[in-house]
Amino acid sequence: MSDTVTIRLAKENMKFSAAHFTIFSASERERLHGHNFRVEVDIDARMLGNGMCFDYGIYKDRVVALCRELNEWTILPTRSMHLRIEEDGAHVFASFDGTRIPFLRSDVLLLPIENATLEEFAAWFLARLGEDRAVLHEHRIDAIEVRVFSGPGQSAGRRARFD
Ligand SMILES: Nc1nc2c(c(=O)[nH]1)N=C([C@H](O)[C@H](O)COP(=O)(O)OP(=O)(O)OP(=O)(O)O)CN2
Repeated sequence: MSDTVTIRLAKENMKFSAAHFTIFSASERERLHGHNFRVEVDIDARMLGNGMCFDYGIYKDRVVALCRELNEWTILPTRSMHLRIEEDGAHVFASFDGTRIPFLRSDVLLLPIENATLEEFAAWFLARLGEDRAVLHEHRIDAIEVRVFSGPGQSAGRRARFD
């Protein structure tokens, strides 16, 4: 029998509510709207004896904490090729296709992603979960896949292997 296992974490509290708009091109975007996003994480790891792999409780807490970081914000991408972000005191201005869109700085979360999409949110979670390679090695974790849902039946997943 293989000595690897996939732990799936898809707890009810792995969720965040946020506003966003997807940018499709230099001239097409959605209006600002929101979702109750959900997050699921699959972690491939090696069995450590004693009939178990690493204690997945560590990652339950970590995923919920990351969800809290994104909760109740308007999320703007700072790496978009079509959106220019300017911070000006109490405001953030997002310039798109000749229009300067104002936001309150206190309502905005600027994320280092290319677009406020499911696939980029999934990549953000994956980067945060995979940032400490020593911990991944300690827990004998070989791969992580993060799937972000904007609603039932609609999600994007990103996967990384850690050799
Ligand atoms: N590749 C991607 N394409 C699209 C994304 C995305 O993240 N990646 N996102 C959107 C929209 O933001 C999103 O689909 C808007 O939600 P919408 O589906 O319109 O509304 P609901 O979630 O309520 O779903 P319904 O089908 O309307 O019930 C588009 N493309």
